Amino acid sequence: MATIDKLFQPVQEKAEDTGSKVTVVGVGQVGMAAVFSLLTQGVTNNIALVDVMADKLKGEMMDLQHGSAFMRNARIQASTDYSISAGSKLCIVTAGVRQREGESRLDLVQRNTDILKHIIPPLVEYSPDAIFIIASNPVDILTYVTWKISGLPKHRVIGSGTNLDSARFRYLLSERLGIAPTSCHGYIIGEHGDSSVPVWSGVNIAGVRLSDLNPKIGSDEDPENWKETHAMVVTSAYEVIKLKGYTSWAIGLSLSQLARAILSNANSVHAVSTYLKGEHGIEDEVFLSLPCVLGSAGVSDVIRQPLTEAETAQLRKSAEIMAQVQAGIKF
Ligand SMILES: NC(=O)C1=CN([C@@H]2O[C@H](COP(=O)(O)OP(=O)(O)OC[C@H]3O[C@@H](n4cnc5c(N)ncnc54)[C@H](O)[C@@H]3O)[C@@H](O)[C@H]2O)C=CC1
Ligand SMILES: CC(=O)C(=O)O
Repeated sequence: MATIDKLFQPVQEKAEDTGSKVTVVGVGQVGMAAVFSLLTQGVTNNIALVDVMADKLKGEMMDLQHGSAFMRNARIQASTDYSISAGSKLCIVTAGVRQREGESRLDLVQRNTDILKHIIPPLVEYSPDAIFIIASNPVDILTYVTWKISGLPKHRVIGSGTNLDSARFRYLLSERLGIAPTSCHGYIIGEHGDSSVPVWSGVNIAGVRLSDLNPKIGSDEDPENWKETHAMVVTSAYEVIKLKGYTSWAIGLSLSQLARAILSNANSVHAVSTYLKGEHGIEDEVFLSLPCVLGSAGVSDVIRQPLTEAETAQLRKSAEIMAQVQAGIKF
């Protein structure tokens, strides 16, 4: 009798489903930072990785598996074949080209659309009930592209959007105010990128709105030049890319936070890219970020955030830019 047969008295087959399987497509800098956050923060212990680079994929899988004794019984699988993703609750797409120095996110649109055409259909085939989070850039447009290609209901297709920009904003506010980022409350909405909109009218510390203390805050007439804080949010990705070649840790943590909200049915509020036609007077079918309630069904609600006229105008401008770019995409 083999050792294994001496050790075990079989009772029944083991269950495969952990209830929280997450597939991450793209094992580059963003994908692996997300996976590391998901596993080490205990958001899931069941990860499937997919990429076209078979050796890199296997290497990343093995490296993570060797760390599984330090994690919570992690199950890590990887394959270039999408069948590995079957039964996922959540699919996170980070595959695609990234900006080189001097390129904007929008410069990537057709190249990454062409990549998504190969990724989204098999993901939907193997996990028809999953929620999709898109991180590949330009994220708002590619979330729209995913919605179109997938045929999924709009509440199940989410872009990582300005959750990251909002985190950068809160960090920069915290540096200027000398308090923790978690105590600085404020949202960046609209495009993840150059036309993002800071909602200065809502920025508050313990409910004290900075716009009540400085009515010109964030405007060109603001004597304290808080506008610079938002400008730094916009330029910060370019700066990190110039310094280290890519951004990874903050987007990885952002994706992990969004995954936790969905997998734990948290109903927590995050600025993510969602279908915006009809909101704030937007007439085009575009995906842009607004604060949304996230749970196991995906986006359940968009928060009706009061915006100033200037903020609404900026958001509509973002929507126009998205619609123009979308009109040029070859599906
Ligand atoms: N939404 C956000 O806030 C952020 C988005 N990004 C975007 O994320 C994307 C990925 O960035 P990085 O990870 O730095 O790039 P990377 O070059 O390190 O990794 C991209 C990965 O995608 C894989 N890939 C390419 N085509 C594929 C296909 N057809 N199927 C499966 N996998 C495929 C590549 O083999 C590679 O492993 C870029 O578009 C980047 O701009 C980056 C940072 C933040
Ligand atoms: C690259 C990118 O989109 C970011 O770090 O914001």
